[in-house]
Amino acid sequence: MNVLEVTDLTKKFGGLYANTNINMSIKKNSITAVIGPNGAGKTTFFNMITAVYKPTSGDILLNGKSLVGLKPHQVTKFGIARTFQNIRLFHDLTVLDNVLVGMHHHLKSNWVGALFQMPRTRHAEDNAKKEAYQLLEYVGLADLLNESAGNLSYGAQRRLEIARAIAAKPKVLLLDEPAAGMNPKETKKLTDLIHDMRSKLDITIVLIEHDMKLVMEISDYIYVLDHGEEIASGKPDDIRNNPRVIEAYLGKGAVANG
Ligand SMILES: Nc1ncnc2c1ncn2[C@@H]1O[C@H](COP(=O)(O)OP(=O)(O)OP(=O)(O)O)[C@@H](O)[C@H]1O
Repeated sequence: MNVLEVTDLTKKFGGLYANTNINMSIKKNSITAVIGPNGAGKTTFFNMITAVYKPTSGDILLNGKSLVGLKPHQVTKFGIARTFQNIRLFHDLTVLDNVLVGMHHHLKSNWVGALFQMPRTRHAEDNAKKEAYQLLEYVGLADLLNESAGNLSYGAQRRLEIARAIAAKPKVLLLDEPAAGMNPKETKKLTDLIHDMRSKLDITIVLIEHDMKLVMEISDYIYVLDHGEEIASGKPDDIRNNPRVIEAYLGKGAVANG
């Protein structure tokens, strides 16, 4: 079953086609990579899925329902969460509070309750804190819950972004360059976490990534973009040996020259 279906998705910025007629069918519970050289249109693609940009044309279906025309917070409510290429955390807030921010979509308290510290509100808050703590344990950051997010190492900040994203209980998680800036040990931990989220949390994962070792190791399926167009798609072994993909990454002549 396809959880996410993208048909003829196009985004034009003035005269530039950042995405041209992109088609993707993403299976439930799969790990899919979207790769391509710099400027290929990968982040634009994520920005359309999450309603940061409105598509020029085409459709995006989550479990059969169109997301086009929704606001970003509505897309989150529908079940899509993401992390960003440039980490976006509240640096002055604690690690725990950063996760609580990610939970606000499904917290039941209201402002009247919060103002008068009503028991039901307090109860909801206590539960949220418990859940946030469990999520931090899950990503390996429970020891740092009271630390300011800005003081964390790069790898830990990326894991905190993931914890915040999964706090929204998404069906689909979009990871934009999750391994960027990580050392090999951190990348290994990330690989394990991605596998675990798919199996234990029943999440479908789509990632943009430049680390080809990680992409080839982790992906069930790969889509390759170049200059806004989809130039190939397939399983890792098909993509690894695809002449068009090699050419897009290494330039013309790379295939002929070996
Ligand atoms: N808001 C915008 N306005 C105008 N052009 C844009 C905008 N966002 C992206 N672009 C252009 O669209 C093209 C695709 O950019 P995009 O950021 O999607 O590529 P990318 O594959 O994510 O690149 P990278 O791997 O470097 O992050 C680029 O030519 C970029 O300059």
